[in-house]
Amino acid sequence: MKAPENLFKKRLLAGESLHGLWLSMASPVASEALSLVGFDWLLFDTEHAAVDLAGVQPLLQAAAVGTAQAVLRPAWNDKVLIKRALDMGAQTLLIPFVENAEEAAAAVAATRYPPHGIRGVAGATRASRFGLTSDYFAVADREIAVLVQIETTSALERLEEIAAVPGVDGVFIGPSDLSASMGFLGAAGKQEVQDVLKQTAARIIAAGKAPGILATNAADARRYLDWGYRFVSGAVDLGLLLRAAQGVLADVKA
Ligand SMILES: O=C(O)C(=O)C[C@H](O)[C@@H](O)CO
Repeated sequence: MKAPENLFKKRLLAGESLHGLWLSMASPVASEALSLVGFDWLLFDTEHAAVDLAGVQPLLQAAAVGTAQAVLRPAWNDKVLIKRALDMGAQTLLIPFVENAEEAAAAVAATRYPPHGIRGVAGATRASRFGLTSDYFAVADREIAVLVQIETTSALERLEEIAAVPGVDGVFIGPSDLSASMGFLGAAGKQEVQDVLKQTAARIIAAGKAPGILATNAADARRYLDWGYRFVSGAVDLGLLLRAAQGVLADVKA
């Protein structure tokens, strides 16, 4: 049996735009159902969601049923959290709060086996199909995608040096944290923030890496895609549920 190919990485590096959905409910049922909708990727958040790593493996198993590739955000840029996420079979990681090239390089090193990095070696993990694959150790490094998240104005100043780190496949912007860092907490839609988001996409592209971003609705997602962002989350699961529920309540009461 061959180790799984990382289709997210393959398609991103081939220049495709990949449409995603941000999941924070940590529900295996939602994960399975939403993976069948046709999205290219689903983001599983463990930074701000009420889930620890033991709850992540069922989410990945559920997502594998459909078309969507799993992207996992560890709670922090931490070599142990990264190692455990990789062992569970996550091949694409979104690393939060990367401030400089050293932190980006540390994130990449945490995903690579020696001599290229410091990832610990385990034989029978979900990543290697429980040891049944013949080539996992040979291809593991190549099949892992590292997306680094820039969340502050100081990181933005160092964007080019962060993007230049070998092994960084994409640079992701979290509009909430970036707008807060710019002094506009809770106001990512403000023109000053939107102008920066537009310029940032161009800078990431000029640096030779794929830009990604979180949108919470389709109109924002389309605008970001127009600006050049190539892995864009079009909504958040909880937001979708609440908007639909509010709509039903309003319709029923009308
Ligand atoms: O800054 C952001 O935007 C993010 O990092 C996403 C947030 O954590 C949150 O809005 C996800 O639900």
